[in-house]
Formats: sequence, structure tokens, C-alpha cells
Amino acid sequence: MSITGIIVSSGIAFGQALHLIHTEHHLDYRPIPLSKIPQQQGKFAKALQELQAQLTHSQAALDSDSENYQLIEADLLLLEDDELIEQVNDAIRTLQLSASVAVERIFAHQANELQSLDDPYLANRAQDVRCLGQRVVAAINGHLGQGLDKLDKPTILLAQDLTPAEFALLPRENLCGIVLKTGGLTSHTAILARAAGIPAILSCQFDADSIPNGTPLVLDALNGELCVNPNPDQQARLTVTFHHEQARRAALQTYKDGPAQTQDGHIVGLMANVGNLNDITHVSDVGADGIGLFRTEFMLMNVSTLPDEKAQYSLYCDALHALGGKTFTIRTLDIGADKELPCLCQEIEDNPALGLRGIRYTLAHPNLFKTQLRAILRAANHGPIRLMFPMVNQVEELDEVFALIAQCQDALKEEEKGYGELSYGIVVETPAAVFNLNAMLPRLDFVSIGTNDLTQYAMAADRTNPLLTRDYPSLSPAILALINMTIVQAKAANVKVSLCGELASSPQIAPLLIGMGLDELSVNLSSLLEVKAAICQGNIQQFSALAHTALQQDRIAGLQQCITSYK
Ligand SMILES: C=C(OP(=O)(O)O)C(=O)O
Repeated sequence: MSITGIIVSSGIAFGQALHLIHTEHHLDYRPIPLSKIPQQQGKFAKALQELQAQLTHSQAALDSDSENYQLIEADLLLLEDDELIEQVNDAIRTLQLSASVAVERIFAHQANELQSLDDPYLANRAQDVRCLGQRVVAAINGHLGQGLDKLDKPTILLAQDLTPAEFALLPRENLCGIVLKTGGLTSHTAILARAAGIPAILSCQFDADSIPNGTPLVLDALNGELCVNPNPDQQARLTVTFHHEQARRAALQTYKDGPAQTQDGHIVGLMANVGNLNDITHVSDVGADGIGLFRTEFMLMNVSTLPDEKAQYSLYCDALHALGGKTFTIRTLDIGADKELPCLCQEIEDNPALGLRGIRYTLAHPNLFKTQLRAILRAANHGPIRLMFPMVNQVEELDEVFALIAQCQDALKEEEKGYGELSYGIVVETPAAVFNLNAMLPRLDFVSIGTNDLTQYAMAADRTNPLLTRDYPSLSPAILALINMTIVQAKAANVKVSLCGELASSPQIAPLLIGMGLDELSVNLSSLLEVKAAICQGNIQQFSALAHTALQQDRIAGLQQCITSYK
């Protein structure tokens, strides 16, 4: 049997099947039978213990003077509050509520009481109590953030869906491939799989019962196929393909040490997109000029509490050290949409991609934002940092951002902590940002085009929705026009322009983007050498001619034709 899907991370993988089972997280409001009361109370007690253990563990790593330490202390005290525990047990017993519903109700009640006292400190605390309640519910549902412990044998993971937070918790050893029923090409899970070099296909139709755990599989993520119980012929054919692929990748190593320079001498900045410190240490291994996008929110995906200023500062300093003077572009927290962070207890929104995300989220949570800004400003004392802000639509948002930065600088000066100068940029990822760009450019040193979101927002096509994956390729005349408008405006203002969306990671599309006039590309670690090879093998005149023809196309097919005929 073979199953087809859309390739999001190419390669060949051999392994046995393992289904990732999701624990349902919805609340069941129906009354529970009397006989289930002790079981539900037991679940509640166990969840409290698990959460206490997790919080105590996180607290142990913190400085006892830090704000986070104190916040955890307050949470721990609440989790030990006999009166609160009794109220939950009482609600389970007398109202016949499930443990999750009882916790939701009692913690919400407690939070409302605090809020009604009309004291700003207690109002803040009310939000903490609500969040803590959500985490107890997560623990009851077995969803506190624990991933698979370890994989003993080479494994291909099969799942309905996988959130970026779940991906971050997967063990890497022996994880050879990923096959999902859902997901979009530029969903964050796809991006993470690609960055980790794990072959993956999405949008696959399969019946989990027909592929039991342990079934031998070969994932051919060069052709978008999962081979179930391969016969000897298939096994042999795919083994040959695997070795060819290995050899092709090894040959790319010749490009590692040189610049991304065309045959006629045009040099392009070729940066890497990364999501953690470990990736940063591999930047030189793949021959990148530095980091064009550090997605800082990824470092929060599997932590139970937010790292405080000191922890963030030391992480940025470590990164600067590992980069040894290479470009370091940090994007401030881009929270929201498919990036749910368990440690933040985000508000539930009906339409999160159009909600409180990117810069809107951090501006709405200034303490969270200032902690990150202060850490970055201080780290900039130890090396050059480019700072960029996600999903900025209009200059008014930049006004607010720069006012907060000035506040942080004043405070640091007063505390005699010292800070360095930064260069500033935004990720252009909405049509509004393109149309409002001229007003913002005077305040910016660079812009980086985020085509993953730019495509989502320009096409009104949810980037995580598998139903749209086939119909909305990332390259269309509309997106090309928006990229072009951005480049033209940035160039006229003498502002450097880069592109950090997944589009740049395609060795077929990168020449076109460079031909359009981009100064720099920032690509997935696993695609970097392939993109560099594509640049080094061409010349800028060819790239410009390709861009000229591509910009005249009014159909996706015409664009694809340009790209294919260039190859
Ligand atoms: C780089 C981008 O940001 P992210 O994929 O992290 O949302 C983008 O939208 O193109």
C-alpha cells in the first residue's frame, strides 16, 4: 500500500510506524455518574501533583530574587491552598462535574473575586489564577507538555496533526520521518521539520487502523509517498534513491566555505532561519553568513514558565558568542495563530490568525515585551544585533515600539546596566505593511519580507489549512507584485531588503528573488547549501532576466513555466 502527500521536508526515511495519539482537550460539561466521583477526584489530585512537580523544577533553575521565581511561588501556594482544593473536590462531588470542569469553574470564580476587588495588583493576579486553572485542566487531560520519552528504533511518526509545541517535545534520536493528515506547507510544524532535516509529508489520507504501530515503512519525501510494508523490490529501489540523495547532499559541501556569489561576481547575503541556540551553533556548518531570522517564540514552546530577563540575556549573549561577529537578527516574540505557548495561557480567540498576534500581542503585554527588549538591548553590548518586529502593519505600531525601547533604555541607564545600539527592521508580512511601508521606512535600517504570512494574508488562505495547500502555492503573481513593491520602496529609501519566508529556501525560486533585487535571503538551515549552489551556478543577468519575465506573468502556470524553463 502506498499513501501520497505533499512534501514539506524532502528526503528518504526508513522506519517503523508510530501513531502519535492526541489527548482530547475539550471540556465535557455533562454530569458524571456518581460512581466516577472518586476517579475524577483522583485525577485532580494527580494533576496537582504533576503541576507542582513541574513548577518546582522550573523554579529551581531561577534566581530567588527574580520576578518569575516569585510568580511561581505564588502559583505553588495556590496549588496547596486547602480551601481551594476542597472547593474543587466539593464541586466534583455535589455538582457531579468532571475534574476539568470543576477546576475551570472554581479557578474562574476565584479569579473573578480577585478582579472585583478593583486593585491593579490583584487584577493581574486574577489573570494568573485563570492561567493556573488552565494548566491544571491541561494536566488533568494529560497534556501538560510531556512528549514521547524516547524512540528505541528508527521511527516514522504518523499523526492527525502536530502543533509546533508538540513537535518541539519530540525526541530527535531515531525520529526519521513525519506523516500528517493535516497541515499546510508553511505551517510552523512544517518549517520546524524542514529546519531539523526530518523528511515529512502532509495532507495524507490514511486509516490509522490499517497501519498498526511497528509496521515497516519507507517515507519517500522526494516523491511525496509513504510506502507501507514495502516489498523487497520497493525496498531495494528506495535504498538506491536514498544513497543517491546522500551523495547529492555530500556534493553540496563544496559550497560551504565560499560566499553566495554568482558566476559574474554578484554577492548575496545568505542567512539562516533558526529557532533555538542549538541551531545557532550549526550556522557555520552550513556556510551561512549569519542569522536572518531568529524566531524567539520557539524557545518558549516547551517551557512551563517564561525565561526572565537574565535567562534571555544570557541566551542572546551565548548566541552572539557562537556567531563570532556574524549577523544576528532577532525577531521579537511572534506569538499567536498556530504558535500557542503553554506557558503564556493565551486568550482563546475565534480567529487567532487575525487576532492578537505578532507585534499586537507584545504591545498588549508590555511587561513581557519589555523583558525581551531589555535582554536584547543589554546583549547588544556584546555584539551587533539587528532587531526586527513581526506583523507590523502601520507606523503607529512602530511609534509605540520605539517609545517602549526608549523607556527600556532610560531604565537601563538609571540602573547603570548599560546597553548597546541596535539596527531596526520589520517583517513585511501583510499587504497593509507593503502599502504603509513608505511611512515606516525612515525609521528602519532594514526590512525582511515574510512571505509565509504575506501569502496567508494577501490570499486570505490559512497557511495551516490542508484544504488550501494544493490551490494556494506560495508563488503567485499577486505575491510577486507585493514582493516587488516592497523591494522598490525599500531601495528608493536606501533601506536593505531581505526575504525570510520559506519561498527563499527553494533553490528554484531563489534566483528569481535575487533577480528582483533582494540584498539578502534568509533560509531554512537544511536548504541553505542547495540555495547557495543555485546562486553560485548562475549569473545576475540571468536572474534579472528571469525576474523581468516572471513579473509579466498573470497566471501561476506562467510563473511556474518561467521557473522551470530557467532550470
Ligand atoms: C518568516 C515568516 O514568519 P513565520 O513563518 O515565523 O510566521 C513569514 O511569515 O514568512
